[in-house]
Amino acid sequence: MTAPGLYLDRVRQKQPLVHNITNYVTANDVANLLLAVGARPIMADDPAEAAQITAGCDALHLNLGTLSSRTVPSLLSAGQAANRLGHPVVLDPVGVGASDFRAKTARELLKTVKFSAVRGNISEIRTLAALHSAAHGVDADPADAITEDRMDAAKDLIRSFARRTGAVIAVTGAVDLVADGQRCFVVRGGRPEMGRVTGTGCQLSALTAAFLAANPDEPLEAVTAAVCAMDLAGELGWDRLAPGEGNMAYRDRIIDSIYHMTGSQLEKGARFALE
Ligand SMILES: Nc1ncnc2c1ncn2[C@@H]1O[C@H](COP(=O)(O)OP(=O)(O)O)[C@@H](O)[C@H]1O
Ligand SMILES: Cc1ncsc1CCOP(=O)(O)O
Ligand SMILES: [Mg+2]
Repeated sequence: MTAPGLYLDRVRQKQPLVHNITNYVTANDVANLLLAVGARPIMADDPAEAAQITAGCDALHLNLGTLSSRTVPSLLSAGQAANRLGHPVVLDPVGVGASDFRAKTARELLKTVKFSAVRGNISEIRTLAALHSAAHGVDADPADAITEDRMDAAKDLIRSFARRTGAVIAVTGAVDLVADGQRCFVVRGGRPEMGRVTGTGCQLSALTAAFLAANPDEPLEAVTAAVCAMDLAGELGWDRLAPGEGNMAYRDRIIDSIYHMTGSQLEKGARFALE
């Protein structure tokens, strides 16, 4: 990748409209993060309108965070409509290992919708790739963590999952891996404290959809640039916290850091390598 800043600048120029079928925990933060990057959010999850809403948008983010039987038809119809129109579609398989319902829905989505990218933590991606994970909630299980000695195995896993699905796969955590079937970017950045703010993963998935809409010809680079931007926002936001502030102020500082981030700042602050 030559210039992650350029991918951010293109988001600001295009101002993509991103349709989110997402969870009620973090929906407002996802909307504000999209506004911060210069994109435009819309949340709409009723089966009566999901496909039509998507048709008027530039990208679609499907998030399983508070999955309900009512919205499964919406996920499917919006995903298929976006495919017909050639819009990028991002899957965030929140807590996919926590219930059979989530796992079954995620598998049905992967079978019937062509995703441009799948973004999740390592436990979620392991579950989707049909490996074992002990995670029962929405956060990664520490036992799944990608340590240096497990890096090669993790890269092989996501590359083969990428080949199988045709999607760019982004696994985030202390180290982030972003791969298509051949290449894998390793992104080092962010802050461990980002795990204490609910919604940083959901925000990154929506940001990924915006970056893909603005950079349709280079999906691997677009997703990597989105990951770099979120990581850098986590670092800048942390530096901007005042003494005594906690995770809610940190949430706001992360979103504000995206709001103020320039292409050249991302260019300087992004830490990624093709490994
Ligand atoms: N231990 C960590 N160190 C640095 N950055 C982290 C850490 N954990 C998460 N992040 C960052 O937080 C953001 C959300 O990722 P993650 O916590 O993996 O998603 P999720 O909330 O879906 O589990 C990403 O930008 C990721 O790189
Ligand atoms: C806590 C919680 N429960 C269902 S969705 C959700 C938010 C998950 O957000 P993220 O994966 O971005 O931390
Ligand atoms: Mg998540």
